[in-house]
Amino acid sequence: MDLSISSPLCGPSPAAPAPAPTSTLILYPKSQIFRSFNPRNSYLSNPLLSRRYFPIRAQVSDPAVDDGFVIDDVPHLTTFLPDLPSYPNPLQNSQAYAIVKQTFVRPEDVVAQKIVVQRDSSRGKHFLRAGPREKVYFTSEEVRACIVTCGGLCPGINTVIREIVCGLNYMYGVNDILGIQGGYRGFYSKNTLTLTPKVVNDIHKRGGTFLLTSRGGHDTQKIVDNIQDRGINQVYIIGGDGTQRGAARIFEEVEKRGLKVAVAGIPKTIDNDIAVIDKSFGFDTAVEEAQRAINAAHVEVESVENGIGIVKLMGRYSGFIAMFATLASRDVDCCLIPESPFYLEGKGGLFEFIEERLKENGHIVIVVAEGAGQEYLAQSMQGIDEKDASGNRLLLDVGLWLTQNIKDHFTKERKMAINMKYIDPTYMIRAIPSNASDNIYCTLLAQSAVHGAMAGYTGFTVGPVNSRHAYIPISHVTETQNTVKLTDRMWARLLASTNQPSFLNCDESRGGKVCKDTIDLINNMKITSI
Ligand SMILES: Nc1ncnc2c1ncn2[C@@H]1O[C@H](COP(=O)(O)OP(=O)(O)O)[C@@H](O)[C@H]1O
Ligand SMILES: O=P(O)(O)OC[C@H]1O[C@](O)(COP(=O)(O)O)[C@@H](O)[C@@H]1O
Ligand SMILES: [Mg+2]
Repeated sequence: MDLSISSPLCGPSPAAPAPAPTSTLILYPKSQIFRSFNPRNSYLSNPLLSRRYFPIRAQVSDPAVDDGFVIDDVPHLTTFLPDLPSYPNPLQNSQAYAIVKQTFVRPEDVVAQKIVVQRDSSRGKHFLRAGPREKVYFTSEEVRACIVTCGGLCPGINTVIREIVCGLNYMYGVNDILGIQGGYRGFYSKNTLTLTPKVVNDIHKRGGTFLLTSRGGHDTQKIVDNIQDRGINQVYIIGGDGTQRGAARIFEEVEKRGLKVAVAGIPKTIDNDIAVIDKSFGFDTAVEEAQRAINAAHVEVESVENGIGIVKLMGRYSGFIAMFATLASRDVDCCLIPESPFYLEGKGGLFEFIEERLKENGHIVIVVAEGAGQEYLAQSMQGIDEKDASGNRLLLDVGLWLTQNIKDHFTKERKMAINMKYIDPTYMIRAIPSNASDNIYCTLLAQSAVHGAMAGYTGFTVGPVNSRHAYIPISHVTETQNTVKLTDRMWARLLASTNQPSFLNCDESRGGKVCKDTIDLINNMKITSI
């Protein structure tokens, strides 16, 4: 007799999703796997290793060894400059590394993209493990490096700048490092700054970017002309998804011209929207800072009758800050993010939920990501389609819109007196210095980038994958955007913690279209996610 009872979490479940395809490699087209594959890096010359480390799906006919092991290799300068000389890594004489068990990362060390596996699952995609290599492709005297920061601010940018400068100087004896001012356009429109450990010594204690930043102004030809004219041979580019796309263009042009220039991207984004990596630097600091705004909203609304607090947080297309700030706080009743469309009126809508909470607790706190409900807003506000200098769509103010709609609903329709408190801490959460753990994270990113460039890798981005730092081809991180997956457990944890509506219960008269879009979105995710 089966005595098992089903978990209350199961509930009446929707139709089971179609089983995921058994071969995950379908998602990794061969062209992508081979695009940057470089035999020199991948030990093809060693017959014992070659079967294992070559993208074997295409190469090995024996199905017994076809375990789906794939390396997403990053480009190397020797891919287009095969005769480049290499040198012993000066770190081998470094006092700091004197008693380290394994100073240099073994070339066969890779980081698995998929960490939760099944006994019979394909081994999947792997990235090169970041860290110092035995051989470098630059002498200390030869290096002329530059650093540029682009896009919006984020806590920790100055720490990354500082640690690139100090890493290059202390670990590799590099003395020639230039700061490009004001983003990409600074390459061709501004004088450079000379960066030394002394110049950058204190900058990690400040928010913002010591080098200034900008949006727009990416002109690949002019930038690479300038790199060439100034004799720069290592380019460190700190920025978000737009910046990384720009870095990919620079790398392609450098490769086309056959220049000995290593291009390294360091992913920066407050929105945590960069794919592949675990988390972007400064994100934790921003979530922590957001707590202050949420606390203030909670204190305010708790102290009045029918208090409604709204806190608007950053998050253009990805609601990670709002989601994590909500989960961390426990004072938030409802979190609205761009990935999960919501509606106001009727059963299962926001107004109904607010009224319930006011009856129950006398107050409510709502956290809304700036990109939430944009489609809905555009419908009712005759949305204007403006873009910033980088081509990012300018968002309509969901916070003000929400505030006004809630006020109108309760005072005019429901004839209820409410106390509305709207807090918009937008720039405050990103214009601060990074916290201690982000500082450490920034240091690792900077040092990994330096080791990678010195080792001759190029066209790569650094970042943690399952907590291990890896080199990822730039093109790989720009292909998709990291967004909150409504079908993942994290969003379920949030719903379980706030007990807010999921906004899936809809009909045509109550924003049914928005709701249908969500269901389509979720169904789509179920099919594509593994
Ligand atoms: N597709 C692209 N190709 C080349 N450069 C780009 C591209 N998208 C954005 N950029 C450049 O990258 C820089 C930063 O982009 P932006 O979207 O503002 O910030 P972020 O990098 O933080 O996402 C800008 O100078 C912009 O011109
Ligand atoms: O007003 P700005 O400086 O253009 O920045 C606003 C945008 O920058 C961000 O903070 C981060 O965006 P990026 O990572 O693309 O720079 C977004 O959350 C926000 O919409
Ligand atoms: Mg961006």
